[in-house]
Amino acid sequence: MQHCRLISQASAQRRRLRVIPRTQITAGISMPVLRTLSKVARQALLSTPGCGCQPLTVAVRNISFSPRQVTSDASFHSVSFSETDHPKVLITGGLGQLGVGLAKLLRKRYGKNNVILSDIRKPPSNVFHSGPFIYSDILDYKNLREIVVNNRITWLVHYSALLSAVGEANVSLARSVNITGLHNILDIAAEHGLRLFVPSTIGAFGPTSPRNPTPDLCVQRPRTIYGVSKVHAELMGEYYHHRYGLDFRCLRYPGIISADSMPGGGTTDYAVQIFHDAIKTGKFECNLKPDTRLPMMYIDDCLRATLEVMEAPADSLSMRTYNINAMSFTPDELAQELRKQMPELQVTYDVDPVRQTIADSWPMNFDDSNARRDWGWKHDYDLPELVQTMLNYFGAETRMAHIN
Ligand SMILES: NC(=O)c1ccc[n+]([C@@H]2O[C@H](COP(=O)([O-])OP(=O)(O)OC[C@H]3O[C@@H](n4cnc5c(N)ncnc54)[C@H](O)[C@@H]3O)[C@@H](O)[C@H]2O)c1
Ligand SMILES: C[C@@H](O)[C@H](N)C(=O)O
Repeated sequence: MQHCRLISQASAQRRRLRVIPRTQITAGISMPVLRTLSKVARQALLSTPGCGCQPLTVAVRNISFSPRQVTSDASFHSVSFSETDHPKVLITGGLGQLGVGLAKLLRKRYGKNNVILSDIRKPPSNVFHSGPFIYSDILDYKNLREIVVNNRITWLVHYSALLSAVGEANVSLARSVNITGLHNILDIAAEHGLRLFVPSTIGAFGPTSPRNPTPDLCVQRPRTIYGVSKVHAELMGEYYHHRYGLDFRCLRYPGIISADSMPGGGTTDYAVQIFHDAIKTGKFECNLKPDTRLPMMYIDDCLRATLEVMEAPADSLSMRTYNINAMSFTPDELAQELRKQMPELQVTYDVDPVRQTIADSWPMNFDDSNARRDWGWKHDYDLPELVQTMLNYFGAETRMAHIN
């Protein structure tokens, strides 16, 4: 307990509050002036391809050079908020493993009504009653745009995706959600001057990438549709940043471990399932080999990293896509750590060839030194703290169930 308290005190100190930079302001500029700016911008862009110069890209993004070929007469009322205002956040795919936790964290910080969760699924009642929820299919571009406009959204966290194992089982749906959906998100974000967060993953690397450790910049030739779509997202986001000035921010998450939400069909899911099965039955059948090493992170670290990179001043970001890491372990090492508190735990192995092939192509250790240097990333949870925290959660849950 003392140890846990020290960790949370240290992390509280680390969570320095940062001032949210002002978004681009174009309100108040008349249409003729905007048109002239557009013309100048077009010429400048044509003569200097890839120029990410801010004043020009604001004009470009909001009128005729919009990525969706919006006509020059279209009038976008770009959202402006002062430094004392909070961002208005939309989270897509918010009912998965990560979205509800992120909404909780952001609502604590920016106010309940400033964070809207969205998904295509029906929310459980506790989620529905905990703050704004809205139906949003990221494949429906007009509906997305309506939500952004009507709610004066300023930040978009794009969580919708099909994960690695589910993606291999349904390639065409994964291609559509992960790639076509991303195109919609990028265009909406660019047109409305949003700050956009899109998570990438250790799965954006492949068998020809250096695996131990994997740096930010290296060969990326993933062999899953999930990985291919995430490399595409990284590159498209960075392209829109340089081309249109989109405030794109991206973290490559490791496998995320959470107690109160279930993973959505990935290769790292075993590291969550083991806790549920261990508590319920004292047994666990693992679908990866015992020595499969993968980077992992406790959900609180992942969500805090997301908040921190979203709040980081733009000039502290030397890149737009960062690896983040906390720990790396194998199923056998996780089982050994659990056995320190549950000596009776029995783990057997029934390897799933699809997941094993994916895991064997992914990083074993992640080099996140750039995130640590640029915006002060630091994880709180190593393997022992992770296991203790998960068991504490399930212990408390069981006690509550007995009381009720
Ligand atoms: N959980 C992890 O271990 C992990 C690791 C690395 C990266 N990520 C990334 O983080 C993001 C969130 O991950 P997660 O674990 O919460 O995913 P998840 O699979 O649990 O949830 C994804 C959500 O997307 C929704 N969705 C699917 N199609 C949609 C559509 N057409 N429109 C709107 N929503 C749709 C689903 O209903 C689901 O609720 C994903 O982009 C994922 O790639 C997650
Ligand atoms: C690693 C991550 O992207 C996800 N948990 C998966 O396994 O697919």
